[in-house]
Amino acid sequence: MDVAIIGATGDVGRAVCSDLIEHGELGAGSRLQLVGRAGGSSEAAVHGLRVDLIDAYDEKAPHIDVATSPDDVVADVVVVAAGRTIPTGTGQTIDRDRLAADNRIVFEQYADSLARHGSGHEVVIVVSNPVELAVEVFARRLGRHRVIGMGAWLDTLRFRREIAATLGIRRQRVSGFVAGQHGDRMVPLWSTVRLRGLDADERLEIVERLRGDRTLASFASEIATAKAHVTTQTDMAAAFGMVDAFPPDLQAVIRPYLTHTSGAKTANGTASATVDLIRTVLDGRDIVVAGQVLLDGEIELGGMPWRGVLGVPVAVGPEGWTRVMLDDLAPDESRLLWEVGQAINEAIVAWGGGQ
Ligand SMILES: NC(=O)c1ccc[n+]([C@@H]2O[C@H](COP(=O)([O-])OP(=O)(O)OC[C@H]3O[C@@H](n4cnc5c(N)ncnc54)[C@H](O)[C@@H]3O)[C@@H](O)[C@H]2O)c1
Repeated sequence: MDVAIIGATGDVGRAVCSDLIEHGELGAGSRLQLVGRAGGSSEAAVHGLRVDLIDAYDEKAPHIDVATSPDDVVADVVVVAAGRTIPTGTGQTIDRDRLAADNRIVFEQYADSLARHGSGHEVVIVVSNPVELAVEVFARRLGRHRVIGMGAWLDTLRFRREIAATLGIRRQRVSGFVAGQHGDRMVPLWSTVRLRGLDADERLEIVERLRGDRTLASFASEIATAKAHVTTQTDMAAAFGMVDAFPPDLQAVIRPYLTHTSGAKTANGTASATVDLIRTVLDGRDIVVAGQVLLDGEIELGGMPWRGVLGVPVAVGPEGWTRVMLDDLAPDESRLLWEVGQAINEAIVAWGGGQ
Protein backbone atom coordinates (compact mmCIF):
# COMPACT_ATOMS: atom_id res chain seq x y z
CA MET A 1 0.00 0.00 0.00
CA ASP A 2 1.21 3.51 -0.79
CA VAL A 3 0.64 6.65 1.23
CA ALA A 4 0.99 10.29 0.10
CA ILE A 5 1.34 13.14 2.61
CA ILE A 6 0.27 16.52 1.24
CA GLY A 7 2.05 19.12 3.39
CA ALA A 8 4.76 16.60 4.37
CA THR A 9 7.22 19.28 5.50
CA GLY A 10 4.79 20.87 7.98
CA ASP A 11 4.82 20.02 11.68
CA VAL A 12 2.00 17.50 11.41
CA GLY A 13 3.21 16.13 8.05
CA ARG A 14 6.72 15.42 9.36
CA ALA A 15 5.41 13.75 12.50
CA VAL A 16 3.08 11.55 10.40
CA CYS A 17 5.99 10.49 8.15
CA SER A 18 8.19 9.55 11.13
CA ASP A 19 5.37 7.73 12.95
CA LEU A 20 4.41 5.74 9.87
CA ILE A 21 7.96 4.48 9.31
CA GLU A 22 8.83 4.11 12.99
CA HIS A 23 5.80 1.90 13.65
CA GLY A 24 6.43 -0.20 10.56
CA GLU A 25 3.11 0.66 8.90
CA LEU A 26 4.77 0.80 5.48
CA GLY A 27 6.96 -2.15 4.55
CA ALA A 28 9.89 -2.14 2.14
CA GLY A 29 7.51 -2.88 -0.76
CA SER A 30 5.41 0.25 -0.05
CA ARG A 31 5.84 3.81 -1.17
CA LEU A 32 5.68 7.02 0.84
CA GLN A 33 5.13 10.11 -1.28
CA LEU A 34 6.11 13.48 0.19
CA VAL A 35 4.10 16.28 -1.41
CA GLY A 36 5.29 19.90 -1.33
CA ARG A 37 4.17 23.06 -3.07
CA ALA A 38 5.83 24.28 -6.25
CA GLY A 39 6.91 27.90 -5.70
CA GLY A 40 6.74 27.57 -1.88
CA SER A 41 9.46 26.80 0.63
CA SER A 42 8.32 23.17 0.74
CA GLU A 43 9.30 22.69 -2.93
CA ALA A 44 12.94 22.39 -1.86
CA ALA A 45 12.32 21.15 1.68
CA VAL A 46 10.52 17.93 0.59
CA HIS A 47 13.79 16.76 -1.01
CA GLY A 48 15.67 17.45 2.21
CA LEU A 49 12.97 15.71 4.26
CA ARG A 50 13.26 12.63 2.00
CA VAL A 51 17.01 12.38 2.64
CA ASP A 52 16.56 12.99 6.36
CA LEU A 53 13.97 10.18 6.63
CA ILE A 54 16.23 7.77 4.73
CA ASP A 55 19.10 8.84 6.99
CA ALA A 56 17.05 8.06 10.07
CA TYR A 57 15.27 4.89 8.97
CA ASP A 58 17.32 3.35 6.16
CA GLU A 59 16.77 -0.27 7.30
CA LYS A 60 13.02 -0.05 7.54
CA ALA A 61 12.09 2.87 5.27
CA PRO A 62 9.68 2.24 2.39
CA HIS A 63 10.50 3.65 -1.03
CA ILE A 64 10.23 7.43 -0.54
CA ASP A 65 9.58 9.81 -3.40
CA VAL A 66 8.65 13.43 -3.88
CA ALA A 67 5.90 15.33 -5.74
CA THR A 68 5.45 19.07 -6.10
CA SER A 69 2.40 19.15 -8.35
CA PRO A 70 -1.13 18.12 -7.34
CA ASP A 71 -1.37 16.17 -10.61
CA ASP A 72 1.48 13.89 -9.49
CA VAL A 73 -0.13 12.70 -6.26
CA VAL A 74 -0.54 8.91 -6.48
CA ALA A 75 -1.31 6.67 -3.49
CA ASP A 76 -3.86 4.34 -1.91
CA VAL A 77 -4.18 6.64 1.09
CA VAL A 78 -3.76 10.40 0.74
CA VAL A 79 -3.27 12.45 3.91
CA VAL A 80 -4.16 16.15 3.62
CA ALA A 81 -2.03 18.12 6.12
CA ALA A 82 -1.24 21.17 3.97
CA GLY A 83 -2.28 24.77 4.29
CA ARG A 84 -2.37 27.54 6.82
CA THR A 85 -2.78 26.69 10.46
CA ILE A 86 -4.38 28.25 13.53
CA PRO A 87 -1.79 30.56 15.17
CA THR A 88 -0.28 29.33 18.44
CA GLY A 89 0.39 31.39 21.57
CA THR A 90 -1.79 33.50 23.84
CA GLY A 91 -3.30 36.67 22.44
CA GLN A 92 -3.28 35.34 18.88
CA THR A 93 -6.49 36.11 17.08
CA ILE A 94 -8.06 33.15 15.33
CA ASP A 95 -9.69 34.17 12.08
CA ARG A 96 -11.40 30.98 10.92
CA ASP A 97 -12.95 32.73 7.92
CA ARG A 98 -9.52 33.67 6.60
CA LEU A 99 -8.16 30.21 7.33
CA ALA A 100 -11.09 28.74 5.41
CA ALA A 101 -10.68 31.14 2.49
CA ASP A 102 -6.95 30.36 2.13
CA ASN A 103 -7.19 26.62 2.68
CA ARG A 104 -10.24 26.15 0.46
CA ILE A 105 -8.05 27.00 -2.52
CA VAL A 106 -5.53 24.32 -1.49
CA PHE A 107 -8.29 21.74 -0.90
CA GLU A 108 -9.93 22.42 -4.25
CA GLN A 109 -6.64 22.21 -6.12
CA TYR A 110 -5.81 18.73 -4.78
CA ALA A 111 -9.38 17.46 -4.90
CA ASP A 112 -9.76 18.51 -8.54
CA SER A 113 -6.45 16.87 -9.46
CA LEU A 114 -7.31 13.63 -7.69
CA ALA A 115 -10.71 13.60 -9.39
CA ARG A 116 -9.01 13.99 -12.79
CA HIS A 117 -5.88 11.86 -12.40
CA GLY A 118 -6.51 9.59 -9.42
CA SER A 119 -7.21 5.85 -9.45
CA GLY A 120 -10.77 6.41 -8.29
CA HIS A 121 -10.04 4.33 -5.16
CA GLU A 122 -7.84 6.56 -2.99
CA VAL A 123 -8.98 7.06 0.56
CA VAL A 124 -8.41 10.65 1.73
CA ILE A 125 -7.72 11.36 5.40
CA VAL A 126 -8.11 15.04 6.21
CA VAL A 127 -6.05 16.68 8.96
CA SER A 128 -6.07 20.29 7.70
CA ASN A 129 -8.45 22.85 9.15
CA PRO A 130 -11.25 23.67 8.85
CA VAL A 131 -11.54 19.88 8.63
CA GLU A 132 -15.29 20.02 7.88
CA LEU A 133 -14.74 22.29 4.87
CA ALA A 134 -11.97 20.06 3.52
CA VAL A 135 -14.16 16.96 3.88
CA GLU A 136 -16.96 18.73 2.00
CA VAL A 137 -14.63 19.80 -0.84
CA PHE A 138 -12.97 16.37 -1.29
CA ALA A 139 -16.16 14.35 -0.77
CA ARG A 140 -18.09 16.33 -3.43
CA ARG A 141 -15.37 15.57 -5.96
CA LEU A 142 -14.24 12.05 -5.03
CA GLY A 143 -17.33 10.46 -3.50
CA ARG A 144 -18.48 10.64 0.10
CA HIS A 145 -17.25 7.28 1.31
CA ARG A 146 -13.62 7.84 0.36
CA VAL A 147 -13.13 10.94 2.53
CA ILE A 148 -12.69 10.94 6.32
CA GLY A 149 -11.77 13.88 8.57
CA MET A 150 -9.58 12.78 11.46
CA GLY A 151 -10.65 15.50 13.95
CA ALA A 152 -13.43 13.41 15.54
CA TRP A 153 -11.01 10.50 15.99
CA LEU A 154 -8.47 12.75 17.71
CA ASP A 155 -11.24 14.16 19.95
CA THR A 156 -12.40 10.59 20.67
CA LEU A 157 -8.92 9.42 21.69
CA ARG A 158 -8.56 12.47 23.95
CA PHE A 159 -11.95 11.84 25.57
CA ARG A 160 -11.06 8.18 26.22
CA ARG A 161 -7.68 9.13 27.62
CA GLU A 162 -9.17 11.68 30.02
CA ILE A 163 -11.71 9.13 31.26
CA ALA A 164 -8.96 6.53 31.67
CA ALA A 165 -6.67 8.95 33.49
CA THR A 166 -9.45 10.02 35.88
CA LEU A 167 -10.19 6.38 36.69
CA GLY A 168 -6.52 5.39 36.82
CA ILE A 169 -6.89 2.73 34.13
CA ARG A 170 -5.36 2.26 30.66
CA ARG A 171 -7.00 3.93 27.66
CA GLN A 172 -7.42 0.56 25.94
CA ARG A 173 -10.10 -0.35 28.51
CA VAL A 174 -12.25 2.65 27.54
CA SER A 175 -14.41 2.85 24.43
CA GLY A 176 -16.94 5.49 23.42
CA PHE A 177 -16.99 8.24 20.83
CA VAL A 178 -16.92 11.98 20.29
CA ALA A 179 -19.09 13.32 17.46
CA GLY A 180 -19.87 16.79 16.08
CA GLN A 181 -17.35 19.40 15.01
CA HIS A 182 -13.64 19.11 15.72
CA GLY A 183 -12.51 21.19 18.72
CA ASP A 184 -14.75 23.38 20.84
CA ARG A 185 -17.95 22.12 19.28
CA MET A 186 -17.25 18.46 19.84
CA VAL A 187 -20.16 16.39 21.17
CA PRO A 188 -18.97 13.84 23.76
CA LEU A 189 -21.31 10.87 23.48
CA TRP A 190 -21.42 9.68 27.07
CA SER A 191 -24.11 7.12 26.14
CA THR A 192 -21.52 5.26 24.03
CA VAL A 193 -18.90 4.98 26.80
CA ARG A 194 -18.03 1.39 27.76
CA LEU A 195 -15.41 0.18 30.23
CA ARG A 196 -13.97 -3.24 29.50
CA GLY A 197 -14.50 -5.71 32.32
CA LEU A 198 -17.46 -3.85 33.85
CA ASP A 199 -21.14 -4.75 33.48
CA ALA A 200 -23.82 -2.21 32.50
CA ASP A 201 -24.76 -1.24 36.08
CA GLU A 202 -21.16 -0.70 37.14
CA ARG A 203 -20.52 1.35 34.02
CA LEU A 204 -23.59 3.54 34.56
CA GLU A 205 -22.56 4.22 38.11
CA ILE A 206 -19.03 5.24 37.06
CA VAL A 207 -20.27 7.43 34.18
CA GLU A 208 -22.67 9.20 36.55
CA ARG A 209 -19.81 9.79 38.96
CA LEU A 210 -17.57 11.19 36.20
CA ARG A 211 -20.23 13.42 34.68
CA GLY A 212 -21.90 14.66 37.83
CA ASP A 213 -25.39 16.08 37.20
CA ARG A 214 -24.31 17.99 34.10
CA THR A 215 -25.90 17.48 30.67
CA LEU A 216 -24.67 18.63 27.27
CA ALA A 217 -27.09 21.57 27.45
CA SER A 218 -24.47 23.42 29.51
CA PHE A 219 -21.38 22.13 27.68
CA ALA A 220 -20.75 25.22 25.52
CA SER A 221 -20.98 27.61 28.47
CA GLU A 222 -18.77 25.32 30.58
CA ILE A 223 -16.13 25.47 27.84
CA ALA A 224 -16.28 29.26 27.68
CA THR A 225 -16.01 29.57 31.48
CA ALA A 226 -13.16 27.03 31.68
CA LYS A 227 -11.21 28.84 28.95
CA ALA A 228 -11.62 32.18 30.71
CA HIS A 229 -10.57 30.53 33.98
CA VAL A 230 -7.36 28.88 32.71
CA THR A 231 -6.24 31.92 30.75
CA THR A 232 -6.21 34.05 33.93
CA GLN A 233 -3.30 31.89 35.04
CA THR A 234 0.04 33.13 33.67
CA ASP A 235 2.01 30.15 34.97
CA MET A 236 1.44 27.45 32.34
CA ALA A 237 2.17 24.55 34.71
CA ALA A 238 -0.46 25.89 37.11
CA ALA A 239 -2.90 26.37 34.23
CA PHE A 240 -2.50 22.72 33.20
CA GLY A 241 -2.92 21.80 36.87
CA MET A 242 -6.33 23.54 36.88
CA VAL A 243 -7.46 21.32 34.02
CA ASP A 244 -6.87 18.21 36.14
CA ALA A 245 -9.88 19.21 38.28
CA PHE A 246 -12.28 19.38 35.29
CA PRO A 247 -14.56 16.51 34.24
CA PRO A 248 -13.13 14.35 31.39
CA ASP A 249 -15.22 15.80 28.53
CA LEU A 250 -14.16 19.33 29.45
CA GLN A 251 -10.54 18.21 29.85
CA ALA A 252 -10.66 16.79 26.30
CA VAL A 253 -11.42 20.31 24.99
CA ILE A 254 -9.37 22.49 27.33
CA ARG A 255 -6.08 20.54 27.48
CA PRO A 256 -5.41 20.81 23.70
CA TYR A 257 -6.60 24.44 23.79
CA LEU A 258 -4.00 25.20 26.46
CA THR A 259 -1.34 23.25 24.55
CA HIS A 260 -1.98 25.47 21.57
CA THR A 261 -1.97 28.70 23.57
CA SER A 262 1.25 27.60 25.32
CA GLY A 263 3.00 28.13 21.97
CA ALA A 264 3.48 24.39 21.42
CA LYS A 265 1.36 22.66 18.80
CA THR A 266 -0.59 19.44 19.02
CA ALA A 267 1.40 17.95 16.13
CA ASN A 268 2.44 14.70 17.84
CA GLY A 269 -1.00 13.77 19.15
CA THR A 270 -2.52 14.71 15.80
CA ALA A 271 0.02 12.61 13.90
CA SER A 272 -0.47 9.62 16.17
CA ALA A 273 -4.26 9.72 15.66
CA THR A 274 -3.74 10.13 11.90
CA VAL A 275 -1.44 7.11 11.73
CA ASP A 276 -4.04 5.17 13.70
CA LEU A 277 -6.59 5.97 10.98
CA ILE A 278 -4.16 5.11 8.18
CA ARG A 279 -3.50 1.75 9.92
CA THR A 280 -7.25 1.14 10.06
CA VAL A 281 -7.60 1.75 6.32
CA LEU A 282 -4.58 -0.43 5.50
CA ASP A 283 -5.73 -3.17 7.90
CA GLY A 284 -8.31 -4.54 5.47
CA ARG A 285 -11.05 -5.16 8.06
CA ASP A 286 -13.95 -2.87 8.93
CA ILE A 287 -13.07 -1.15 12.22
CA VAL A 288 -15.22 1.42 14.01
CA VAL A 289 -13.61 4.82 14.50
CA ALA A 290 -15.01 8.36 14.58
CA GLY A 291 -14.53 10.76 11.70
CA GLN A 292 -15.97 13.78 9.96
CA VAL A 293 -17.87 12.49 6.93
CA LEU A 294 -20.39 13.90 4.46
CA LEU A 295 -23.74 12.40 5.46
CA ASP A 296 -26.65 11.93 3.12
CA GLY A 297 -29.48 10.94 5.40
CA GLU A 298 -27.74 8.05 7.21
CA ILE A 299 -28.87 9.44 10.57
CA GLU A 300 -31.85 11.47 11.76
CA LEU A 301 -31.42 14.72 13.67
CA GLY A 302 -34.19 17.13 14.59
CA GLY A 303 -36.67 14.60 13.21
CA MET A 304 -35.24 14.56 9.69
CA PRO A 305 -32.58 12.68 7.72
CA TRP A 306 -29.34 14.62 8.15
CA ARG A 307 -27.34 15.94 5.20
CA GLY A 308 -23.97 17.62 5.61
CA VAL A 309 -20.54 17.09 7.15
CA LEU A 310 -20.58 15.86 10.73
CA GLY A 311 -18.30 13.87 13.02
CA VAL A 312 -19.90 10.48 13.78
CA PRO A 313 -18.74 6.93 14.59
CA VAL A 314 -18.21 5.07 11.30
CA ALA A 315 -16.97 1.66 10.17
CA VAL A 316 -13.80 2.21 8.13
CA GLY A 317 -12.10 -0.26 5.81
CA PRO A 318 -9.84 -0.27 2.75
CA GLU A 319 -12.46 1.49 0.58
CA GLY A 320 -13.15 4.26 3.11
CA TRP A 321 -16.12 4.48 5.46
CA THR A 322 -19.05 2.17 4.90
CA ARG A 323 -21.64 2.64 7.67
CA VAL A 324 -22.52 5.09 10.43
CA MET A 325 -22.45 3.23 13.76
CA LEU A 326 -24.73 5.36 15.90
CA ASP A 327 -27.42 3.74 18.07
CA ASP A 328 -30.09 5.65 19.93
CA LEU A 329 -28.63 8.83 21.38
CA ALA A 330 -29.59 10.44 24.67
CA PRO A 331 -31.87 13.49 24.17
CA ASP A 332 -29.13 16.00 25.11
CA GLU A 333 -26.74 14.33 22.64
CA SER A 334 -29.10 14.44 19.66
CA ARG A 335 -30.07 18.02 20.51
CA LEU A 336 -26.46 19.24 20.61
CA LEU A 337 -25.48 17.20 17.55
CA TRP A 338 -28.37 18.82 15.64
CA GLU A 339 -27.27 22.33 16.71
CA VAL A 340 -23.65 21.63 15.77
CA GLY A 341 -24.70 20.08 12.45
CA GLN A 342 -26.70 23.24 11.63
CA ALA A 343 -23.73 25.46 12.52
CA ILE A 344 -21.37 23.41 10.32
CA ASN A 345 -23.75 23.52 7.35
CA GLU A 346 -24.10 27.30 7.71
CA ALA A 347 -20.33 27.79 8.02
CA ILE A 348 -19.64 25.68 4.95
CA VAL A 349 -22.07 27.74 2.89
CA ALA A 350 -20.46 30.96 4.20
CA TRP A 351 -17.00 29.62 3.27
CA GLY A 352 -18.08 28.83 -0.26
CA GLY A 353 -18.01 25.05 0.17
CA GLY A 354 -20.63 22.72 -1.25
CA GLN A 355 -19.65 23.58 -4.82
N1 LIG B 1 -7.24 18.10 12.68
C1 LIG B 1 -6.41 18.33 13.71
O1 LIG B 1 -6.56 17.80 14.78
C2 LIG B 1 -5.27 19.22 13.51
C3 LIG B 1 -4.32 19.37 14.50
C4 LIG B 1 -3.25 20.13 14.22
C5 LIG B 1 -3.19 20.76 12.98
N2 LIG B 1 -4.18 20.64 12.09
C6 LIG B 1 -4.19 21.31 10.79
O2 LIG B 1 -3.27 20.65 9.91
C7 LIG B 1 -2.76 21.62 9.00
C8 LIG B 1 -1.23 21.58 9.07
O3 LIG B 1 -0.79 21.96 10.36
P1 LIG B 1 0.77 22.14 10.67
O4 LIG B 1 0.83 22.48 12.10
O5 LIG B 1 1.54 20.98 10.16
O6 LIG B 1 1.09 23.44 9.79
P2 LIG B 1 2.50 23.89 9.18
O7 LIG B 1 2.37 25.34 8.87
O8 LIG B 1 3.62 23.44 10.05
O9 LIG B 1 2.59 23.08 7.83
C9 LIG B 1 1.77 23.29 6.72
C10 LIG B 1 2.52 22.77 5.52
O10 LIG B 1 1.67 22.84 4.38
C11 LIG B 1 2.51 23.17 3.28
N3 LIG B 1 1.67 23.67 2.20
C12 LIG B 1 0.97 24.82 2.15
N4 LIG B 1 0.31 24.90 0.97
C13 LIG B 1 0.59 23.75 0.29
C14 LIG B 1 0.21 23.23 -0.96
N5 LIG B 1 -0.61 23.92 -1.77
N6 LIG B 1 0.70 22.03 -1.34
C15 LIG B 1 1.52 21.32 -0.52
N7 LIG B 1 1.93 21.76 0.67
C16 LIG B 1 1.47 22.97 1.08
C17 LIG B 1 3.47 24.20 3.83
O11 LIG B 1 4.61 24.30 3.02
C18 LIG B 1 3.78 23.59 5.18
O12 LIG B 1 4.89 22.70 5.07
C19 LIG B 1 -3.35 22.97 9.41
O13 LIG B 1 -4.47 23.28 8.62
C20 LIG B 1 -3.76 22.74 10.86
O14 LIG B 1 -4.79 23.62 11.28
C21 LIG B 1 -5.19 19.87 12.32
